Amino acid sequence: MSPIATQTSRPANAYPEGYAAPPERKNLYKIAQIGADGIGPEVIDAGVEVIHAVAKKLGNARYEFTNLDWSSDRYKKTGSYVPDNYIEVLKEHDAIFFGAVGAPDVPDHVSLWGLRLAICQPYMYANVRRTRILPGTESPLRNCKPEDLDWCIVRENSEGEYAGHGGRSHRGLPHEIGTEVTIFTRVGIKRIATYAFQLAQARPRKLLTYVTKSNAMRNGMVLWDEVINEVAKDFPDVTMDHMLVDAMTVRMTLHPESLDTILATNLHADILSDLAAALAGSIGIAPTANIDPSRTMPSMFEPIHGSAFDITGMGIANPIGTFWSACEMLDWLGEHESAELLMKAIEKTCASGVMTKDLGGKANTAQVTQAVIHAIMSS
Ligand SMILES: NC(=O)c1ccc[n+]([C@@H]2O[C@H](COP(=O)([O-])OP(=O)(O)OC[C@H]3O[C@@H](n4cnc5c(N)ncnc54)[C@H](O)[C@@H]3O)[C@@H](O)[C@H]2O)c1
Ligand SMILES: O=C(O)C[C@@H](O)C(=O)O
Ligand SMILES: [K+]
Ligand SMILES: [Mn+2]
Repeated sequence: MSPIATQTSRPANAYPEGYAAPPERKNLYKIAQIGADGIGPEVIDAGVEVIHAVAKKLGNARYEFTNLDWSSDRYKKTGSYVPDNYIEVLKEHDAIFFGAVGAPDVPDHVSLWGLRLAICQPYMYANVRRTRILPGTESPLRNCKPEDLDWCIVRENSEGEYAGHGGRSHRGLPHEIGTEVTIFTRVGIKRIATYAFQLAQARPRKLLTYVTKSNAMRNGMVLWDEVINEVAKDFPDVTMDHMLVDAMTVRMTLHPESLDTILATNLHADILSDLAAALAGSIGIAPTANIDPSRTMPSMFEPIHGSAFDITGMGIANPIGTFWSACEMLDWLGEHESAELLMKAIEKTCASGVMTKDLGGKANTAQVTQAVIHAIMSS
C-alpha cells in the first residue's frame, strides 16, 4: 500500500500535448453527432443545446453538428450500424459527440462492435475518464468530501481483453468451447503508459497508480509491469505506485484521497471507472474522452453510461455526464475558455440543487438542461 498523498487544487481538464501540435483555433467546428440508442439521443440533444449556449455567450466560435442516424434502428433496417465509408465521413469532422449504443432486441456484442468499437477500437487508444464529486452532490461513501475524490482514469482502449480475438467451437455440444484471447503488445502498452504519465504530469499532484493483475495473469500483465516501469524512467517527477486490481477496488472505496491518475487495461478500467462514477454519486455524471493523441482521427466524447433501457423515453436521464463530456471535447479542440465556462455552469447547477433523480433530485433532463443554459448565459 502506498503512502496517502494530500490533495492540492482542482486540476483543469488538462490533456498532454506531447504527440501532436495543439489544434489551431477555428471559427467553425464540425461535430459528428451520434445519439444512437436508448437515452443516447435524449442526452446528446441536450448536450448540443448547451454547446450552442456556450458559443452564443462567448461569441468566439460556432459549432455545426451533423446528425448521423447510426444506431440500432439503422442496423435493424439495413443490416449495418454504419455506412461502408464511415471513417471518411467521421474524418470530415473535428470531433465526435456520441450518446450510447445498445438495444433490447439486438445482442449487446453485436451493437457494441457494430458502432462504438467500430469507431474507437482501431483509432482512439486512450480513454480518459475523470471523476469528481460535484458541488451539492454526495458520495455514497461515508465522510468522503469533494476534495477526497478527484481522479482521472486512463483506460487502454484498443487491445487487451477487448481485442476481439477468440472463437467458438463444438457449438451446442456439452464440450462447447468459447475463448476470449487477451492481447497485450509492447507498442500498445508503451503508448498508453506514456500518455498516462503525461496526463499525471499535467495534474497538480503528479501521482500515477497503475493497475494490473500480474499475480494470476503471468504473461501479458507481467509485460505491462515491465513496460510501465521502463516508461517511468522518462518521468522522474511523477510519483508512481502499483496495485493489483482486486485490492484497487478496496483502496478506491476506503482511501479515495490516496489516488489521482489511474492507468489500467481495457477491462479493468471499464469496471473501475463505473465504480468511480458510482463512488462520486452516480453513473449519470461521468464523462468519457476517446482520444487519438496523434489527432489523425477526430476524437470521440460520450457519457460513460449506456443506453439505459429502464429509463428510455421518460425524460429523466441525467445529462450531466454528457455535458461534462462536452467540456472534454471543447478542451480537446483547444476551446479552453468554453470548456471552463461549461464546467462552471454544471457545478453551479448542481450546487443549486437542480438535479435528476439518480443524484437524489427532482428535476428532469429538460429542467437540468435549462438550468445549465441559464447558468451559462447569466455568468
Ligand atoms: N458506450 C456505450 O455506448 C455503452 C456503455 C455501457 C453500456 N452500453 C450498452 O447499454 C445497454 C445497457 O447497459 P447497462 O444497463 O449495463 O448500463 P447503463 O449504463 O445503460 O445503465 C445502468 C444503470 O444506470 C442507469 N443510468 C445510466 N445512465 C443514466 C443517466 N444518464 N441518468 C440516470 N440513470 C442512468 C440506468 O437507468 C441503469 O439503471 C447495453 O446494451 C450495453 O451494452 C453501451
Ligand atoms: O466497454 C465498452 O466498450 C462499452 C462500455 O462498457 C463503455 O464503458 O464504453
Ligand atoms: K456512452
Ligand atoms: Mn463500461
